[in-house]
Amino acid sequence: MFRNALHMGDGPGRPRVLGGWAVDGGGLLLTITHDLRLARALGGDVLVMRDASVVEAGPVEQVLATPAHAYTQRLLGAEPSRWTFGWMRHGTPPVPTGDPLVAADGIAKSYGSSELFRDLSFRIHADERWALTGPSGVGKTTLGNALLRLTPVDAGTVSHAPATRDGRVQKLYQDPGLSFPRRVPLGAALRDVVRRHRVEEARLRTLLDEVGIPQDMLRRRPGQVSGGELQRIAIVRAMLPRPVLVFADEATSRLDLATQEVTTDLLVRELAQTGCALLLVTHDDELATAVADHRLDLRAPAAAVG
Ligand SMILES: Nc1ncnc2c1ncn2[C@@H]1O[C@H](COP(=O)(O)OP(=O)(O)OP(=O)(O)O)[C@@H](O)[C@H]1O
Repeated sequence: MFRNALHMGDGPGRPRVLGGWAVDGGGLLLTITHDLRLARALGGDVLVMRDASVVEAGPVEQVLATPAHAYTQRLLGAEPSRWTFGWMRHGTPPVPTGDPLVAADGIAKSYGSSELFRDLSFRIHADERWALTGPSGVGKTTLGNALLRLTPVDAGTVSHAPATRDGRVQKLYQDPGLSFPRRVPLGAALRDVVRRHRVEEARLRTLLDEVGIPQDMLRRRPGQVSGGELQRIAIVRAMLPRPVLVFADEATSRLDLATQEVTTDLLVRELAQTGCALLLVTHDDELATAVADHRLDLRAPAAAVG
């Protein structure tokens, strides 16, 4: 865990949005975050924590520029801008082949008087990786759900190829705990998917090995494993039916940077093996750049497709 304690008044130009109200009266702002860029922007003092202990503390500029502890160095090395995975394409997307898996034509969505997007058209093909980016509340999840046909659109059409049928479009949630039954052991939840999709048992064992989850952990319930472990188990569950498209809705945003790096690597490696397409919702431009071939940025007044 990463904690940032700071006095907002201790230097010119500090971002004031987050805690200006707290410090204008001489107060203290304590921020708990995984986001090193936020910590840098806020300044002040930083405490780096692991296993309920502070492993390193000091002025944020010093600690994050010249970290002394191996764990702080590991966190800094895990920022997406520093990743060097074999599956990274560095802006060279695959040439689309075949019909699109998802085709959106002129889609629009509003809630009340709030228009989220309008006249959006694009295609998602096999093996492509799309990032939906933009600030909180701009409509990323709504657009992703519209593309999965979980949310109806007000205008336009969303078409799915036959290859997407029979559970071959899977969604990963920000909070995987919400997508597992609370009282059911994880093994029973996974075996249910194995049965329903007629997946061979060996595939379950292989996937669990690949994501580093020991079989005996599956005796536990969702509340008895860590967030990172549960997200890895959710990835296994999503990959079991051999999906053609995975929608990852902020699926790593609650994980620390090191766990985010491992989890994203696992996910994208699995997808790359089978040519499964990815639709990634994220606030994190660095993550989007590292993972995606195409970006749809909803923060622009007319959403930009790239
Ligand atoms: N069912 C709904 N009814 C009314 N308004 C909704 C509904 N679902 C979402 N909204 C609103 O639509 C806007 C977009 O929500 P959405 O969850 O798509 O944004 P987001 O970009 O994914 O946000 P975040 O990054 O915070 O998860 C928000 O203002 C939200 O309050």
